[in-house]
Amino acid sequence: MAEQEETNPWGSKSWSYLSSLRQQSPLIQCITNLVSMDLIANTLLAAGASPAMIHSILEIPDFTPHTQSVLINVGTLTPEWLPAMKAAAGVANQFGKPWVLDPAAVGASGFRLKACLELIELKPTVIRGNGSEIISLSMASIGSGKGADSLHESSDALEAAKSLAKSSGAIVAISGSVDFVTDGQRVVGAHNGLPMMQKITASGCAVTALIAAFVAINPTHAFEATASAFSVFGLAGEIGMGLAKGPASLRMHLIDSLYALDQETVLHRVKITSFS
Ligand SMILES: Nc1ncnc2c1ncn2[C@@H]1O[C@H](COP(=O)(O)OP(=O)(O)OP(=O)(O)O)[C@@H](O)[C@H]1O
Ligand SMILES: Cc1ncsc1CCO
Ligand SMILES: [Mg+2]
Repeated sequence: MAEQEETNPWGSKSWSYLSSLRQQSPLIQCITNLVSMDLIANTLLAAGASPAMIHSILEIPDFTPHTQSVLINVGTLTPEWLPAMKAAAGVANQFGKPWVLDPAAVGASGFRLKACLELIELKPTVIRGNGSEIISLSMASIGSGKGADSLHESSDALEAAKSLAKSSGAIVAISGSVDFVTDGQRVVGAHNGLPMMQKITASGCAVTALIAAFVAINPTHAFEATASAFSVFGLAGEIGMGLAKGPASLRMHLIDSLYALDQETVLHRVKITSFS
């Protein structure tokens, strides 16, 4: 174990987050898009967390104070949902709970961009998007993506991510072939995962939910929690692909592999490196 910690400190860090998640089973409130609800709930359950898709503004004052973290994802945003998102972020702040923003398809419209910029004013702990989404947010401009899909490599968005992290105070995370995490100064890259994961709709939304769960375990170390969540999710995909025939069975085997991940596999196969 001591040797492992020396050779792969991120492996032991990631295992510590995952095993704590399984022991503590934090309650994660998810206000998310209509496409992602099932995959997010199942991903969180398989990882050991307790998801609740509670999004009515009428329920937030009673419910949000009892959660360990809040996920807000704007993938199918309408004007009716935005006040509930803002209210949940506000209650999370008031009660000292972390909250995580997924700016899904933020470049699709001015409405969505304005909503995300207003949400960022409410101080998310982490913002996770694909390359195009992080570029849109950082430049406050629309049109950089292709709906929910990215037109950019994650590395194309690295400078945008650093600048967004500095201006917002959030940890910024970019998914892609390498998943990057930055606080504006430090940058690490998580190398686990495989391209087929892009063919599972809402796999990005699911990794953001896992980030929310890992951040719930240690809100003061959101940078480490985010990088670990990326690698653990990617590793579950790699192992799942061993049994999968395509995107639909990968979705199933990824969830099964996340549920079954053991210490040795995490210690040996998590790959996170420093880029700063
Ligand atoms: N080329 C790649 N190689 C390895 N893993 C990848 C690759 N592209 C994406 N992934 C992984 O797939 C998952 C989803 O990332 P992606 O960038 O597709 O998110 P997204 O566009 O927000 O997805 P969605 O909108 O469908 O939720 C992440 O876990 C990411 O690490
Ligand atoms: C396909 C799609 N459209 C809006 S949200 C979403 C799920 C992935 O973000
Ligand atoms: Mg995608």
